[in-house]
Amino acid sequence: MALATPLRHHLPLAAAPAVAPDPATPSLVATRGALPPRWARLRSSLAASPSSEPRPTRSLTPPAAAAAGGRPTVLVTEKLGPLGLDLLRSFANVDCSYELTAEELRAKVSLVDALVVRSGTRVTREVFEAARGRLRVVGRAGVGIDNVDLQAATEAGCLVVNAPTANTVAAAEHTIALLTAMARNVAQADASLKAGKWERSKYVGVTLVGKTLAVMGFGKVGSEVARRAKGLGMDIIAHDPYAAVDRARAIGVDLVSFDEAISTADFISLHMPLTPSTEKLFNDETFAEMKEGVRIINVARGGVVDEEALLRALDNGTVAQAALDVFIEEPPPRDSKLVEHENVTVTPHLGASTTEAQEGVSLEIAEAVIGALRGDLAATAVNAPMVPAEVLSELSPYVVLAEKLGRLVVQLVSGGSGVKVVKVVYSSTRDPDDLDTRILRAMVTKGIVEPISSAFVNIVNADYVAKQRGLQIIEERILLDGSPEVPLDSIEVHLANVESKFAGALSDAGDIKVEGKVKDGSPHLTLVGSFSVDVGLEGNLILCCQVDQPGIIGKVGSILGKMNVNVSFMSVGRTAPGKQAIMAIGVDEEPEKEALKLIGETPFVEEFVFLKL
Ligand SMILES: NC(=O)C1=CN([C@@H]2O[C@H](COP(=O)(O)OP(=O)(O)OC[C@H]3O[C@@H](n4cnc5c(N)ncnc54)[C@H](O)[C@@H]3O)[C@@H](O)[C@H]2O)C=CC1
Ligand SMILES: O=C(O)C(=O)COP(=O)(O)O
Repeated sequence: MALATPLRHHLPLAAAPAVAPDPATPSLVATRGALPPRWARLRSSLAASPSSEPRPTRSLTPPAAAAAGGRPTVLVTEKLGPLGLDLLRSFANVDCSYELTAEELRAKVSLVDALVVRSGTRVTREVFEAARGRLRVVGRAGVGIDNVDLQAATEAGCLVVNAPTANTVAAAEHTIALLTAMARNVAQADASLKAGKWERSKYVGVTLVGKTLAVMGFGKVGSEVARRAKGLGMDIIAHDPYAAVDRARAIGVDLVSFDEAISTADFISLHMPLTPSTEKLFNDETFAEMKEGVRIINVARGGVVDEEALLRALDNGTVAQAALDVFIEEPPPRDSKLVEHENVTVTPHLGASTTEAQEGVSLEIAEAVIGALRGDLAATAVNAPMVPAEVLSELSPYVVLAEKLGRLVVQLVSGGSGVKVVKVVYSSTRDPDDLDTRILRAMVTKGIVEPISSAFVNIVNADYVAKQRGLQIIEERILLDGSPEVPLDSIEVHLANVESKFAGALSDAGDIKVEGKVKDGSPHLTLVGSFSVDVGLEGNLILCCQVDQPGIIGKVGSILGKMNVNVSFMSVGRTAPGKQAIMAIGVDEEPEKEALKLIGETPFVEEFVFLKL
């Protein structure tokens, strides 16, 4: 999957692919140059463009920065390539503070809108708590996000984005470097010669040609390692429960079971993420299944290996050699027996550390962070549901409508009746499978929750917030006849089992019910209870319920006029002439109490309510 065009989709509550990009994307050919063309173009445009101010956004933008109308602040806690830093600086104030203690990080994080880290910064729950709601984006300048507490980020409504593609080749090349160096004892022989020795027979190596390499984790890095190792004349097998057989076959790799991979390989290279299910996957039991004298390379994460078990396997000869770039604790303890082991080659987490990869990563993450701060689509978000760019763009006006309906409906609830069940009904000519409503559901939740709490809701945390508050959101579809050109005809929001402060908003079923449509790109309220109205959802709204009588509209209008309140829309809906009617009046300003009192005292006005949209 290609990255979304950078900084393009300016939409609130950017949603993003949670799926990993196609591991096959970075091919040998495509990545041979210094920078992919997209980033090269960006580099030249960066040189030419002056600072760009952040565009205002509705939702994902950090409230603090948006409220101040100023530039957001980005804290960078580990060394980032200069191009990415320049790009960040063109948009935000950038604070580069390296080697912060956990305490220093907690102190700084409440002053920033985004945080950019590599693998050396632990972004824990305490960090999100210390941010006190300001931190909106964490950018991981690299692939592995095991150093970020994703659950805590999600609960805080903080989007986490990574840079999943730019260091793939660097990691694969480093794996090959370790594989060949280990097979020929390069590091040990180098140290020996530098110590004044000439030990030719001690450092006899093993050949790679004809040997079997098991690639454990056939994702982006794993598949690039496989391609390269084939060029060294090795036979490649791979294990990855989620990889497509076709993709493996296309590069001449057999996907096999875990047991087959580890029991038949001469070399085993690890390329899976560290997750609860991969933690210590390589342990006493699995080492015992391996061929005597197997060689292991780990450029993934230290935590996928039980390091003590590896040490035992090295000591008893099951594992002849290991080459490790990553460790459970980084840096490892000074007296680490693994690091000191004669048959172990180590590097200090250098997999991604090439000039080219770091340039690419810095730009990839800067684009993602800026996009996320603007509320744009974040193609590399790891804790938000995926809504493709074109879907977001099409749903954009309905996103606004959904939030306004949520905001409106909750203000119709009378105090004390807790909102528990929300039904959202989408009427559409589209097949339900062609209508992704997750962002709409999130926005209804936002509209309902934000006016009645201090929670900040966005697509990242909407479902979590709803669950926390015991709010059940039920979605229903009404399939309409017609051509499916527009995604939706209307959205209804119903609140069940609540009392309303405005009886006119109750449907026949006794729910509070509002319905809205998008007209000429703008959200309109089209139904309140069982009354049809048509009023633009902007500014503020007065709903009046009256007995249908000549002159009432004029009376209410003149009260507002006298009080200098500008009426933007007015619409009347009635069940039948002379019966109950609802007047919906859009007003720019909030009327003073006196005006509202006078409206309430107007003869035949039975009830009214003032709503902020
Ligand atoms: N040492 C370094 O500097 C670097 C390390 N890495 C690490 O390398 C690893 C791989 O990175 P990418 O290839 O970019 O990620 P990726 O997401 O493209 O690939 C990971 C693959 O592992 C597979 N996988 C998940 N669970 C598995 C299991 N139990 N057994 C076998 N396969 C499993 C997934 O299906 C996926 O195909 C990550 O842990 C990443 O953090 C990546 C870049 C640099
Ligand atoms: O991208 C990854 O997963 C890496 O491990 C690279 O880590 P780094 O950014 O070099 O600290």
